[in-house]
Amino acid sequence: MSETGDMGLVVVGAAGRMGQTLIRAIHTMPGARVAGAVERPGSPYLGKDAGELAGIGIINVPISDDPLPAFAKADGVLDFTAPAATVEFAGYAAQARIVHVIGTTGCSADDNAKIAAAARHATIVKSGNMSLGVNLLAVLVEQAARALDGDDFDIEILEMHHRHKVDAPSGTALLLGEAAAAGREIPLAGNDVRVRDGHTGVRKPGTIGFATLRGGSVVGDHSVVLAGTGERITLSHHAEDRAIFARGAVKAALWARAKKPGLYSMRDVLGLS
Ligand SMILES: NC(=O)C1=CN([C@@H]2O[C@H](COP(=O)(O)OP(=O)(O)OC[C@H]3O[C@@H](n4cnc5c(N)ncnc54)[C@H](OP(=O)(O)O)[C@@H]3O)[C@@H](O)[C@H]2O)C=CC1
Ligand SMILES: O=C(O)C1=N[C@H](C(=O)O)C[C@H](O)C1
Repeated sequence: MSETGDMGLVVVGAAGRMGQTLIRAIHTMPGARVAGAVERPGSPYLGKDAGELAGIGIINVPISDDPLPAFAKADGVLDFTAPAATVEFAGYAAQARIVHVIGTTGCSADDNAKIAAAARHATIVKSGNMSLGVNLLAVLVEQAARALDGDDFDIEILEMHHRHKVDAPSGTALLLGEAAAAGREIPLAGNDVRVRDGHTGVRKPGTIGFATLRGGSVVGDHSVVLAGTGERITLSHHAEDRAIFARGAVKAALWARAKKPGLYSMRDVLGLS
């Protein structure tokens, strides 16, 4: 627990693209402080100061490969790592009964079931995108999908990310697909078309299509196209800086501190549910 009243946050994956952005965000946002920084055993960053690595100068938080003592003296964890690591961290957050903010994407149904089980004791906020803009976009997509009939308007979701991204479709594309499916009052599973190749036949009415682009340093671009006969609506979001995700994650942690254990979304945090 914090001695200052500020929420003590452990950043796991502290040397990663998001990890370093999170360290900088915590440093500038009131009400939170960096309580720990974790990387995997064998990481070349172990022992280095998390603040110095993130470019804000020494903050006296060395990067460790041992999450348990770090979690034991913290109020929350910010986790943008990888699915297997996130499942493990959710178990530790449940043991410590603290907040766990999960931005990691590419989790399987089995991973999500384990995270949901951990949420019996941890207060978990999980979202494929922590930005205000994308979560507002999801609300607009749901409204548009509800207003425009599935027989008249086809929904296609297009995303582009940097060359280092390992999962597809992006967590955000799936979040937007879920919003479109909710608007249409259908499940996304079974109505999604994730890949097209070769002789696909004509488009099946009511399906939700995905297209993935990878290249360069693109932070994250998403467009939802509602294509009718003779007209087309495109709803888009362009992330220009990872700071939007990091600020959203810190905001989620501060919000979750006062909440009971459970599994929450960024829409809950932002009051958009
Ligand atoms: N929800 C949202 O708003 C956003 C979500 N993301 C998601 O966040 C995740 C991370 O993205 P990004 O920062 O670009 O990726 P990076 O690869 O740059 O960072 C991930 C970091 O986590 C570390 N890590 C992996 N496994 C462990 C472990 N077991 N213990 C400790 N550290 C570990 C990695 O170490 P190593 O390199 O040694 O494997 C790496 O330093 C992705 O799933 C991405 O899609 C990204 C941006 C926004
Ligand atoms: O890997 C990334 O970089 C991002 N991942 C998230 C996703 O999968 O949607 C969020 C953001 O678009 C950046």
